[in-house]
Amino acid sequence: MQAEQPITQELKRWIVAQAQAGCRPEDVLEAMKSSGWRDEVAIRAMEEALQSHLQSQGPLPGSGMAAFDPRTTAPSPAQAAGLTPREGPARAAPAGLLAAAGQPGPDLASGRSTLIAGDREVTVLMQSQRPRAVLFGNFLSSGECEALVAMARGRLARSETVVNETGGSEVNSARTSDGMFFNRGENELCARIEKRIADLLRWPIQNGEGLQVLRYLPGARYLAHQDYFDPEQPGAGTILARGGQRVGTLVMYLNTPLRGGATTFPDAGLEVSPVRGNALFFAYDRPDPACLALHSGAPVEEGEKWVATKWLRQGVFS
Ligand SMILES: O=C(O)CCC(=O)C(=O)O
Ligand SMILES: [Fe+2]
Repeated sequence: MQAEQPITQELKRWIVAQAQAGCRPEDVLEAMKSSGWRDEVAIRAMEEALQSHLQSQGPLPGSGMAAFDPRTTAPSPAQAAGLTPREGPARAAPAGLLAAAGQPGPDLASGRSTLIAGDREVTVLMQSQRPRAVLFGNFLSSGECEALVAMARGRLARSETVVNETGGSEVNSARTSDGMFFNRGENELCARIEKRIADLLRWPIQNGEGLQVLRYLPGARYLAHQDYFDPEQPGAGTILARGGQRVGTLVMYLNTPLRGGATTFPDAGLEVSPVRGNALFFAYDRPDPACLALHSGAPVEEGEKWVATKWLRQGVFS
């Protein structure tokens, strides 16, 4: 006899999140099947999820926008039914269930000041609701910070900003750092950190862009900006085709500048000091200034500032 496969709210939320990210229905179906869902159940789940979403929220964006990696994203029947065991109250949810929640973020329900992020215990130093932000301590070891800096140093180039009109990028006086991108999973260290981020923020590795490393020399800064893409701009289609909108950012501080270089949120009066090994997460569930996620890298006054940034996309980034 075949096991029951109940269509849960978790599964429906996951389906809606994939559709919102622009994934094609046939790819979503394939992903569910490879996670163990029977054909007919997967089809019924999609119909039910999208029907009830349409009735309550209106139309979804056009499909076919995002490439889809069907390997591990769909929750399995056991995960969606909540049957997959969790390993302890402070542990993050299993990776397959992540996208189901619709938004990245740590599990702070236990109220503990320490969380297990995969292979590492991190501390929760501060959190804010608007902007949605959490500051973590001990996210990276000193050795990991030094190794990232050493690997990035020889590959730095003047940072560019995205040109919303075209979807390309250009050098801009608003951003005077030097930077580089690692490919996702490019080396063991990147893969380890990416797994840690996915566990901590309960968001699939595949939805993350490659790590970016930035170096600010004295006087360098990054003027106030949003990390999400302006959907009204003509270039938005090109940018959003690679995984949909950005929904969260993790800024990891790789050193402690002697003076200056805070990450500031001017609309919220919030200022985060860069301290080596700490990581600042902030999220924006829609591309709207009302999320108060406008932020800047204040000028470095003395010494250098090094950060690694991970941007999280709504869907699979490829
Ligand atoms: O350097 C910082 O503090 C912020 C970096 C940042 O905003 C970004 O990389 O998008
Ligand atoms: Fe930013």
